[in-house]
Parts: sequence; C-alpha cells; structure tokens
Amino acid sequence: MKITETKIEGLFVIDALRFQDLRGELIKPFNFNVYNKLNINLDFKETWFTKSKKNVIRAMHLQIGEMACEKLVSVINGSVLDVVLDLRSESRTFGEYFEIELNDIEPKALYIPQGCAHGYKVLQDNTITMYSATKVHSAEHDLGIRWNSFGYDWQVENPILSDKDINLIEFKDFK
Ligand SMILES: Cc1cn([C@H]2C[C@H](O)[C@@H](COP(=O)(O)OP(=O)(O)O[C@H]3O[C@@H](C)C(=O)[C@@H](O)[C@H]3O)O2)c(=O)[nH]c1=O
Repeated sequence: MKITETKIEGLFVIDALRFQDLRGELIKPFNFNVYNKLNINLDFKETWFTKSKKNVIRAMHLQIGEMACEKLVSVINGSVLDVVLDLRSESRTFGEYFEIELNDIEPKALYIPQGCAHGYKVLQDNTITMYSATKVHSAEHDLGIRWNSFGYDWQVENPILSDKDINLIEFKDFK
C-alpha cells in the first residue's frame, strides 16, 4: 500500500492492495495497520456507497461542528474526478483544492481530513463510490459549498445535480 501525501495537510492518497489470480481480483483499500502509521483518526462509524450516472456532480460536502469527520473514499466501479476543497481557515492551503481521478482500474483510497469539503464528477455510467466516515450522518451538521463557486473548472456542460447542491452557498459567502 503506497501512501502519498498531498499539498493539503492531512489529505492522503493510498494505493489499494491488489491480489490478482485466474478468478479475478481481491482489492483492499483499507488496512488498519498501514493507515495507523499516519497517526490519523481511523474510528470509522459508517460505511455507504452511491451509484451514479455519467455527468453527475455530487459536491462540495462536509459535516461541521461536533459532527465534523474524516472520510475515506474509493471508487469500486467506474470512475470519478474527485475534488477536495480546504475550508480550514487556519490552513496554509485554505481555499485551495486538490483533484484526482479515482477509478476501478488503479484502485485508490482518498483519506479526507475534517474541515475539507468533498465532491466529484462522475466519468462513467454505473459508477459506485464507497465511503467510510468517522461520524454518523447528521443532516443538521451538513454544510456544502456550491460546486461552481470556488474556481474549479469541472469541464462539463449541464451536469446532473441534486436540488440541494444547486442551492448551496457560494465559497465567497463561507465563513
Ligand atoms: C450522505 C448521507 C445521506 N443520507 C440521505 C440524505 C438524503 O435523503 C439522501 C441523499 O443525500 P445527499 O443528497 O446528501 O447525498 P450525496 O449528495 O451523495 O452526499 C454525499 O456527497 C459526497 C460528495 C460526500 O462527500 C458524502 O459525504 C455525502 O455528502 O441520503 C443518509 O441517510 N446518510 C448519509 O450518510
């Protein structure tokens, strides 16, 4: 499992472990012993996955306050362009974003620290994105930044968005 630090403190890219044989493949995106060397919160409370069509954008989401949490994200079928936006006011990369393609060809996990918003554009139909989070979901603590308000070029016309995501606040109004 190769772990790569990014320019955003606490945001890591981890190459999944892979075991191929004549039947297919076994892919492991998370291993406690490997991740634990990073001295990060691994106390995951929920795992879920989404299925999405091509050109869906789900973005840019985080939980705040007492329900702020870390997330581990992998794509287990298809591909996405994944984006993380640093919203930590004290961070030297506040307002900056990191992008990476996540797919099922070169499986990776993205470990996202608290205080960073997360989103992605789906590149293929039937894409399945899997998450674990260190807090359970709490609608009252959900915060989002509008997908097209922080300077990132998603390179898509007419993405498919939820009503919730269309009406999120803009980055300039984030305090
Ligand atoms: C995220 C989430 C949603 N829900 C419910 C709320 C709602 O009725 C329905 C769909 O929720 P959303 O529209 O918020 O789903 P979605 O837009 O897919 O939200 C996700 O986006 C990506 C980018 C993330 O990073 C995730 O953490 C999560 O915020 O599922 C849960 O019950 N538990 C959960 O953990």
